[in-house]
Amino acid sequence: MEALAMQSRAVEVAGAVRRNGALVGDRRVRAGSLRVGGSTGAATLRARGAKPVAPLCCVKTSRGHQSLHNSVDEALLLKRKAEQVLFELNGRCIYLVGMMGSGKSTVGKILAEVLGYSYFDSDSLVEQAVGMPSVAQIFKVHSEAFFRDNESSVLRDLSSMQRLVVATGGGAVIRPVNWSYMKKGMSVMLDVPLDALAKRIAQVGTASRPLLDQPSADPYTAAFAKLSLLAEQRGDAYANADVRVSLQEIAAKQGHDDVSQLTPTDIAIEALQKIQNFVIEHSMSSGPFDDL
Ligand SMILES: Nc1ncnc2c1ncn2[C@@H]1O[C@H](COP(=O)(O)OP(=O)(O)OP(=O)(O)O)[C@@H](O)[C@H]1O
Ligand SMILES: O=C(O)C1=C[C@@H](O)[C@@H](O)[C@H](O)C1
Ligand SMILES: [Mg+2]
Repeated sequence: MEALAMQSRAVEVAGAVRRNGALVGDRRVRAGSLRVGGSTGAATLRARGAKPVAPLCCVKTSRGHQSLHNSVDEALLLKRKAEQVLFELNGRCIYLVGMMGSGKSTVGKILAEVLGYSYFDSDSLVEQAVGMPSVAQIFKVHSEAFFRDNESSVLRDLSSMQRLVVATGGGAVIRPVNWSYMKKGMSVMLDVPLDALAKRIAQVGTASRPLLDQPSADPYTAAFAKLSLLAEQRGDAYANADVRVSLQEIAAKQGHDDVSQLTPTDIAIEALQKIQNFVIEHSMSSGPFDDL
């Protein structure tokens, strides 16, 4: 009975991103219809007669349009790795966790595309559930606690579904109950140096991120100071993730001096590799995944 109720709530969540049968926003991405960095769903774009965007080509970054892949070899490696991991995941969802600006949305869309999973952004689902256009407005009109309650409801609903990549809100890790939902799938923490995070966030401004928004300070300084505090407070919570993807480690392996040299595809490949290692180590492919 409870399982049925959960399922129906999950369907409501999935339905929440549809209006008149069309996908609204970039909350959900299906294989073959990815538009990284866009804000309009593929179906809506198609309905408007927009030309399809080649999947996995480029992402808008602080340096303009940056290639997602360094080479065809890298794209093939991503595809091959995804095929292996897909088998081992057995439908289990992937939850991306990490600080604001760590690339959960960017990397999440790539993973969803290459695994043939659906992509959800929990912040967007909260906005839809509450009926407000931005997280910043929810914080302002209601409160952070109200936002967190809705965030937990969204994660609970998503946790009864399969084959999703979920980009969670940066603070989703702080409530233990959210871990009980995310542990039904695999959690992947994107670990990005604070300096790189602050640079990315300063590039777009802090207005959309209420916890970082201090109009009097310059965006980089405000973001860096607050992110440092949050990282300190949330260190243990992020450590609950099943796997950690460190951009510094990837950069070191590739001989780069700094993480800004990495493409989102580099990060997605490393995430898939870590997921595969975790699943194999925990013998999950022949264990708890069978109950799905
Ligand atoms: N590997 C990368 N290199 C350079 N820029 C990146 C990379 N990944 C993401 N970005 C850029 O950094 C910014 C933040 O990325 P993204 O929105 O994916 O992060 P997020 O973790 O989803 O953030 P939030 O928690 O605020 O939703 C975006 O402008 C994005 O284009
Ligand atoms: O780190 C955080 O606490 C937040 C991150 C964003 O994704 C939003 O969920 C909100 O701005 C809070
Ligand atoms: Mg995001």
